Amino acid sequence: MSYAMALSDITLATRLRGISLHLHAGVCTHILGANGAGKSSLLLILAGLCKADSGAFLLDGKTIAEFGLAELAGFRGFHQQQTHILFELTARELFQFYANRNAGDDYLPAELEQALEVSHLLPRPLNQLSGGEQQRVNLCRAFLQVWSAVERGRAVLIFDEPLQGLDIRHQHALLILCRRLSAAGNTIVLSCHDLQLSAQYADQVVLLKKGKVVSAGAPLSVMTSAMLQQVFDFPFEVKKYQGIMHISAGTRKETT
Ligand SMILES: Nc1ncnc2c1ncn2[C@@H]1O[C@H](COP(=O)(O)OP(=O)(O)OP(=O)(O)O)[C@@H](O)[C@H]1O
Repeated sequence: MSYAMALSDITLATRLRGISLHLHAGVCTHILGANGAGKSSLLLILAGLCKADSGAFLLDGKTIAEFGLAELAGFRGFHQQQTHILFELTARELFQFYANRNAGDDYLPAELEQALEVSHLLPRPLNQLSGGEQQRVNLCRAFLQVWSAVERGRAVLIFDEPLQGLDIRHQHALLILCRRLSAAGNTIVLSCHDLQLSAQYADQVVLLKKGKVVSAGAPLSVMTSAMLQQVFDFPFEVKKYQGIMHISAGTRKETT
């Protein structure tokens, strides 16, 4: 089982205000909220890449400073929003920095290839890939960095808007992969703007508004129409049948 994360009264300038959360090991958590709500800021704190002004962040009861650099690099993967690679590298050259040295040439774990479909992109220069292809390569890089920990169910994976630019098939494939890996013990936290997909695939959602947690818990209990309206200042209709949630946003006037 991977690492549990505990935030206690975290404040970061005007970006995060009094955030207290417990993210259990082996759970896939989706962070939801409007633009500027503080999702990326919270993920930076969870990745240990940004220090809070006050409050405490503990990974399995330890502060980030108590882990060694190599130890962290071995189990903590981070995917940043809108990563642009400035060097003229091919996907194969990028992966050479991260892939398992004991594996053969062009080794890509089957689960990663199944979800992200990057093997045909290996010889291509990254700056010639489409936005969605670049996103898939970057996500693959984040997984590869910690893949041996992922296989042991000991990784912490933090993804800022991983669905950005992905087509619908790859969106579902990635979220299915995240669910499978968290069920195997890995701790996964990601931000998302697609409420329907989060309702379908998150174990837990955290609703943020103006730097504060408004609600957190299982999608079925937290993602009510009233709660979503409060968080996004927008009308929602949430229907549930046979345990499946259907979320529609806005109001639609039928025209004849
Ligand atoms: N480095 C920074 N310094 C100061 N303020 C920042 C910084 N980065 C972001 N902010 C501000 O902090 C608030 C939260 O930003 P953040 O990027 O965490 O939001 P977000 O929920 O991820 O938004 P989005 O959905 O648009 O990506 C915003 O008001 C933003 O303008």
